[in-house]
Amino acid sequence: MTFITDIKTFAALGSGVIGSGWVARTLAHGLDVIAWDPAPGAEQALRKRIANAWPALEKQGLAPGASQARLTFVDTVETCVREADFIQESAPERLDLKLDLHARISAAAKPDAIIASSTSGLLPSEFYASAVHPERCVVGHPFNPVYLLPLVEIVGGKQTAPQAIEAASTVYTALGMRPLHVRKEVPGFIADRLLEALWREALHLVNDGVATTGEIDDAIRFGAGLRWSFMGTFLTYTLAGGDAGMRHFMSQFGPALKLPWTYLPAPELTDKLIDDVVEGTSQQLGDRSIAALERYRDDTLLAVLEAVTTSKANHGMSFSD
Ligand SMILES: NC(=O)C1=CN([C@@H]2O[C@H](COP(=O)(O)OP(=O)(O)OC[C@H]3O[C@@H](n4cnc5c(N)ncnc54)[C@H](O)[C@@H]3O)[C@@H](O)[C@H]2O)C=CC1
Ligand SMILES: C[N+](C)(C)CC(=O)CC(=O)[O-]
Repeated sequence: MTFITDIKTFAALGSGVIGSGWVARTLAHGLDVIAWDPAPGAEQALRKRIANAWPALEKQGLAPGASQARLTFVDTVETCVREADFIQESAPERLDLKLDLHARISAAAKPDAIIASSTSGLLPSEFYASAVHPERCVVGHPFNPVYLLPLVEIVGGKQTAPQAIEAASTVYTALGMRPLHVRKEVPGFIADRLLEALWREALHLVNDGVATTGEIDDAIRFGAGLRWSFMGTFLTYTLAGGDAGMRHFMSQFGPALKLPWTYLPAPELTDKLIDDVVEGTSQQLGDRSIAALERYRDDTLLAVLEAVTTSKANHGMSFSD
């Protein structure tokens, strides 16, 4: 089973926050882009958003031939997808709407064109239930702003072919993205489960009068947020365990999960879970020592701090703004 991976024409259905981000990214990569959105004034709003994103994309570097003039806005789903080599749906997050839309998209599209949905957490097996050739249908969940952030989660449904996951991954990589294959089809995938947990706690903190939204944002942006740009939670906590690494971290801070500090039920800290976490972080460490990883963390943190300070100054702000 083969799917189109050398794409020249990209179709974007839905041109709101996320759809326009896809259009900006793909235009900047020198593709022809066809867009459709049923809202009155959608074309004008889309072109305005692209123009606003363009300076950042120019700074990042445009592909040869990249031009905002290569965007065509059409007035039907069928015209949007018929000639497209890759199709990205970014319509409102409603199961019934996506179910109907994908029946139409897939009936009109080339049979070997990958169809992707930007959904943040709906299950592809459900909203591709009426699709023609469901083997080429995937989730490609991006992050806002789509034209700058590299992560895209790829999720298959029950009928998705493994070759379609590979093809989507090839295309997104060519578009400068960092695909992450979510191997189990679960609601919310990986990233939004993490983000939702944080978001839920943030809302509890506001609701309980513990902190203002600004204070909670400060708690992120002056702390963990800075290190999250280059190191995830597991390796960060490996370093928090000192030379003994993750096993010491788990024994020292594991019991706090039972207090509990948060409203989220914590998983049972079984020996297997601890072993899995220790094994996973050991693999992430690879041949590096704790000290070498600390040097990497410190150097990168300094570089991020310098970059953030410079960028804020360029926009008339001080670092603490
Ligand atoms: N906003 C975010 O931070 C993120 C959103 N997503 C996902 O992207 C998708 C789109 O979300 P947003 O762009 O935020 O929404 P949005 O509300 O900004 O844009 C949705 C667009 O879809 C259009 N639309 C309405 N009915 C439609 C239909 N039947 N077919 C096609 N388009 C239709 C609307 O006119 C609007 O322009 C959702 O599935 C959402 O879960 C994914 C990542 C991040
Ligand atoms: C709020 N959200 C669930 C739509 C967010 C995302 O899906 C990803 C993002 O950009 O944070």
